[in-house]
Amino acid sequence: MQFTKMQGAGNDYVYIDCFAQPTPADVDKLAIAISDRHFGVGGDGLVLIQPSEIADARMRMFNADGSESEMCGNAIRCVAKYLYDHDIRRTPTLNIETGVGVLKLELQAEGDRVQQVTVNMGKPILEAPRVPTTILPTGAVVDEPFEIDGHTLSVTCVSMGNPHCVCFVESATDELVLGLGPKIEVDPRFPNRTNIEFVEVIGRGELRQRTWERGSGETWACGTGASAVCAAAVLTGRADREVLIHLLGGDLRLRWDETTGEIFKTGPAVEVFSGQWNA
Ligand SMILES: N[C@@H](CCC[C@H](N)C(=O)O)C(=O)O
Repeated sequence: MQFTKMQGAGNDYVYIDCFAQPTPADVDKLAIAISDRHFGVGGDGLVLIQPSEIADARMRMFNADGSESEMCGNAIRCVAKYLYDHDIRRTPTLNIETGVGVLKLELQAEGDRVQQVTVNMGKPILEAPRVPTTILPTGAVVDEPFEIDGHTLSVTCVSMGNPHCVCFVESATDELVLGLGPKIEVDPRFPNRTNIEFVEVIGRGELRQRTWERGSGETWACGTGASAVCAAAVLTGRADREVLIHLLGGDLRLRWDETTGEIFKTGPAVEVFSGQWNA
């Protein structure tokens, strides 16, 4: 089976081109094996690039623990780059089917290679049961106190199709990210588990984010997470609608459009290497 390793702001996945070969069997088990950084290719998970009947392509993404997520904000930029650079769909705008519906993307190419991609990430979902979280029975969870392990965090919960718990903190330390992240991920107040963002505010247009991802642990960037952070920062009055977010592996630009309510995310997409998986 041929694969391609790609990364967006350091959020790295192994991509399988299912236009050129059949969709592999037992994808959950394959995701665990191929993501292993010692015994596999290594990555935050596995992404399938498949033909679609309603869009230019379909993306399915699996975390490193084999669980499937509804959406991945960094992977979808890489899928767009792959479709363009490999001549599957060489157009400056693309529609990609995901677990949250068909999303629209705009590609910025230099020469014959895509460098940056803007994704219309859709509207954030704030209603607690739809995130889902049980922190409140109805309404939006915005800067609500959240007790865990002797800490009181202030959390804002946002779904971008997948669940996010955004915590604004003075300093996104290892104690918070690596200590509390895995505990919040499986806390029963999040019935589908959750992704967690720890965010420092640098200014009204600039934030720093570290993410503990559901199913993959700490990653160097999370695009749905950055979108959730943008919404949370605006809702809590900490930032304006356009923000630059610094992540461990690079920067993402976010804009929450006041008129449409949609969030637009711009960032890099990079192909790293290709190979053949024999296991
Ligand atoms: N890194 C991703 C999100 C991947 C899925 C997530 N771990 C989940 O289970 O929802 C991104 O860039 O959005």
